[in-house]
Amino acid sequence: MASVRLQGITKQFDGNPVLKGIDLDIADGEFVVLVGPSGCGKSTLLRIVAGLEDAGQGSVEIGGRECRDVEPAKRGIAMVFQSYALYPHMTVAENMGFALKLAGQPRAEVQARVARAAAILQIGHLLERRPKALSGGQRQRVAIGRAIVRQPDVFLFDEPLSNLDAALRGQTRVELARLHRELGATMIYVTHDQVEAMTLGQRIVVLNGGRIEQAGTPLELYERPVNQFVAGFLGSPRMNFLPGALAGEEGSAAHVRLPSGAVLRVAADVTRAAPGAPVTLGVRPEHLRVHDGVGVEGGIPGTVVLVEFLGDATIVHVQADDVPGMIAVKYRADEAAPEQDDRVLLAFDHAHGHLFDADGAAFPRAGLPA
Ligand SMILES: Nc1ncnc2c1ncn2[C@@H]1O[C@H](COP(=O)(O)OP(=O)(O)OP(=O)(O)O)[C@@H](O)[C@H]1O
Repeated sequence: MASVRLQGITKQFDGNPVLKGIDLDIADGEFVVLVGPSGCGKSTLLRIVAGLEDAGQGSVEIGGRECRDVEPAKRGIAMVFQSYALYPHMTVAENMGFALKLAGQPRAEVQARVARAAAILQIGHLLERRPKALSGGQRQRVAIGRAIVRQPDVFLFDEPLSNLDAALRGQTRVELARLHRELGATMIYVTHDQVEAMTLGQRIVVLNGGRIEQAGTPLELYERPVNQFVAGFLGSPRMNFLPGALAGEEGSAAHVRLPSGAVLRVAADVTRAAPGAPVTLGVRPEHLRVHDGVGVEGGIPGTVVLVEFLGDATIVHVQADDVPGMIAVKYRADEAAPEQDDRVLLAFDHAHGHLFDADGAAFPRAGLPA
């Protein structure tokens, strides 16, 4: 197994910068997920680690060894792609053992490793089938098995589950987490699915426009996003953002005035900002609740325009007075939710509010351990 160290990685395609200086240390045995919007450079970064793409500048170290001049096959990595890329004329066993056979491994060793990987992935009964006789999920397991038999130091996954339906994606996600525990291997996993990122990653790296916005545990990113981009990227429905202005401080809480005139308390340290500075208030849908008594100061007044019942949760969409866009409020299925056309006043515990400056940088959240 091996650590991976990326330093100052840049990449341009046809003069367009795609990666703008990536520094990232991945520990031996760590499961790191790279997430970000389409086109932010996730796959390019993974392909640079694999050696399938040259970095413009910077260095890639795998297991302490600089890999710039090391060809992909000698880097100790195995990559699993979104398209399974199985050989159609070979059986499952032949597909899984092919790389070992090419490398001149003895037949018995190849068979033993294929059998072991098939047992881990529970595909032992499929070994003699050809890919066309397999379901999408089974093909993806064969592709993962092909990586396992090579006993790489580092596994690289490029959106491996995106061709599977929702149920199978959930199941395969659980299997991947188990696989990581069993093999203890270093894994780097690219996805744009935030549920995969939150559930699989020991650490999540959020990329945007070729830069790292933030890297941290799922909880750190969720509770302490460093900026508005990360805050809005993780969470479903996403965090609500409301424009406002600083209207003073009281102890460890900031006061924010909304366009409606309401003044809300948020646990944030705003000592670096000037009074009256424009800010954006962020509150997650699960932290908002409706309070009775329209007209009460300190709430967000609005009207319910849509109620979505999702089975395990209910999402209430509120048009806030004087605020463009809709505010989402998330209720558990066993809670009573307001109904369409209700006039409501939304409130939240001030400890759950986030505050961002005009550039989108988060103010430190007061009351949370540093
Ligand atoms: N071989 C190439 N030639 C030219 N441009 C490329 C090449 N590969 C990638 N790009 C461009 O680089 C940018 C980053 O691509 P990349 O595939 O790394 O993004 P991504 O974050 O993985 O996106 P997605 O989630 O859509 O797969 C995109 O604008 C893409 O069009």
